[in-house]
Amino acid sequence: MQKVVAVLGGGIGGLSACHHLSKSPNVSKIVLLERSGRCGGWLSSIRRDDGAVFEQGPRGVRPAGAVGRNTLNMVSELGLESEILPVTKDHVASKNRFLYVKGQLHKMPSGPGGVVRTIPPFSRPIIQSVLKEILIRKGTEEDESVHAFVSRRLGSELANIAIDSLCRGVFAGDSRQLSVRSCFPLLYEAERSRGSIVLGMLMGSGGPKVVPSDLAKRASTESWTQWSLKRGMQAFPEALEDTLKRRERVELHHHAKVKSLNMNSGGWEIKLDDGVSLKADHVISTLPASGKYTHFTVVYSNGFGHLVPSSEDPGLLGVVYDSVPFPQHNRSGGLTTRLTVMMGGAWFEQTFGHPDSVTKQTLLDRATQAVTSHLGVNSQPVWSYVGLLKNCIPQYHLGHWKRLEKMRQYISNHNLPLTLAGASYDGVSVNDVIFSGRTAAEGLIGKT
Ligand SMILES: Cc1cc2nc3c(=O)[nH]c(=O)nc-3n(C[C@H](O)[C@H](O)[C@H](O)COP(=O)(O)OP(=O)(O)OC[C@H]3O[C@@H](n4cnc5c(N)ncnc54)[C@H](O)[C@@H]3O)c2cc1C
Ligand SMILES: C=Cc1c2[nH]c(c1C)Cc1[nH]c(c(CCC(=O)O)c1C)Cc1[nH]c(c(C)c1CCC(=O)O)Cc1[nH]c(c(C)c1C=C)C2
Repeated sequence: MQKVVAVLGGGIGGLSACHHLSKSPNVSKIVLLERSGRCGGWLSSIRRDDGAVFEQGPRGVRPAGAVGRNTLNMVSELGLESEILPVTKDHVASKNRFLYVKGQLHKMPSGPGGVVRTIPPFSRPIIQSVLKEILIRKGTEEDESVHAFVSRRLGSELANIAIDSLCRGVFAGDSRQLSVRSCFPLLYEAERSRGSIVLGMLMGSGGPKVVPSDLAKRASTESWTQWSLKRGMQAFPEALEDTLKRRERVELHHHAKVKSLNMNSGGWEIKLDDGVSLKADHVISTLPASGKYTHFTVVYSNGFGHLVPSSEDPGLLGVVYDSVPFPQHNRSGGLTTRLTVMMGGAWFEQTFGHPDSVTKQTLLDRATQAVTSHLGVNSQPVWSYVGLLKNCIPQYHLGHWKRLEKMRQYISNHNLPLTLAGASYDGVSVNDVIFSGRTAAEGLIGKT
């Protein structure tokens, strides 16, 4: 039987679900409901008249793994190949990542040489912790904080500096509260199945299979570490939206804020904020779920960037050197340095107070001060923009997996025609979210 499917939320997760649904003849109508005046959610790029592009959300996507290939396959389907800006393994942005510890920048160890020698800020070679890890007994907890897991298996120094910073650089979150099972499922599974992270990584894991497109094969042959698009990441949802608009069975609604969902004998009744109500046989929700999120501030003013462990400065997460991986996003003519200072995250309120009461000037001053003290840059920015991103990255705290299991069990026990997708559930990266949209669609229509 043909179905009417409503997709709630027009972020990259909702668009991905629509894209896959629109391939099936068994769906008679797809209705996308987006609260704001544009689709794309956090994929949002500021395009200035002088040609410069500044990302508000993600600035690069990783091509690796099944989910990375899946995204590149979609890029190909949308005809965006000529727009791709790849960054390869030998680029300085891939080789040079830094940690800011005790007032100094330290290059993160990389390659075999980087792990066998003692490289500050670490007090011993990383290989020592890695070799010992193989002998550490398996944990027995159903879940554990990322910090506790890494301290137990690799020692407290790697947990306090490297993993603390990594969690800030991916989740803007606190490794002492984030769940290892949900944030780093591969590490958790490696310990469970092989008894060791190192052995698990060496032996590899199953995971989903995705047949690579020519573009995904190119990414692998040319050893890309990340990619963006010439007109910024926002060009991706724009292309998806344009393609969907051309499909007869797809209806895209902007300024359509979903207020309530009710199930009755005729299916779902979806009420919007403006009083309009719609009917659907199935709902895929990619709306941000209620729960823990971080508030985040980005201030724009050789290498990828640097991260700051929470022990050094809790409210200052890191600085991205945007003009290094993507000089194509610089303004036309003249040299430019584009930087993004990332602040707040799980430490926002303790550092700046309530997000509604902090002034943009306070945030700009704090960011400028960090650029001066960390990088020795004394000149004032030519242009700056302060973005306060409220509730932007969902925080998968301890027990996240159990809450998810309960929700999905409830949906299944009550035969609710409802699927949950998007960043609130099974991974926050662009790749994970796109894959979750695909999985949600395929759960309804079968493999596409
Ligand atoms: C600053 C920042 C940097 C990031 N950097 C990276 C990176 O470098 N690499 C990477 O892979 N990932 C990165 N991410 C993560 C990634 O961008 C997001 O997790 C992903 O874009 C989330 O997509 P989504 O569709 O799940 O949610 P969203 O983008 O939040 O989309 C949800 C949509 O639902 C709409 N909506 C909300 N409520 C309603 C309602 N009631 N009715 C109708 N519509 C509603 C919203 O307007 C929004 O458009 C970053 C995120 C941020 C914030
Ligand atoms: C300082 C804060 C943040 C920076 N980027 C993000 C935050 C919160 C958001 C983000 N960055 C990455 C992802 C996930 C991508 C994925 O899993 O595919 C998200 C949601 C990528 C990333 N950024 C850093 C690392 C180590 C990763 C993991 C993947 C990879 O190795 O590329 C480090 C990093 N992030 C930021 C800086 C300044 C920095 C390090 C030098 C900014």
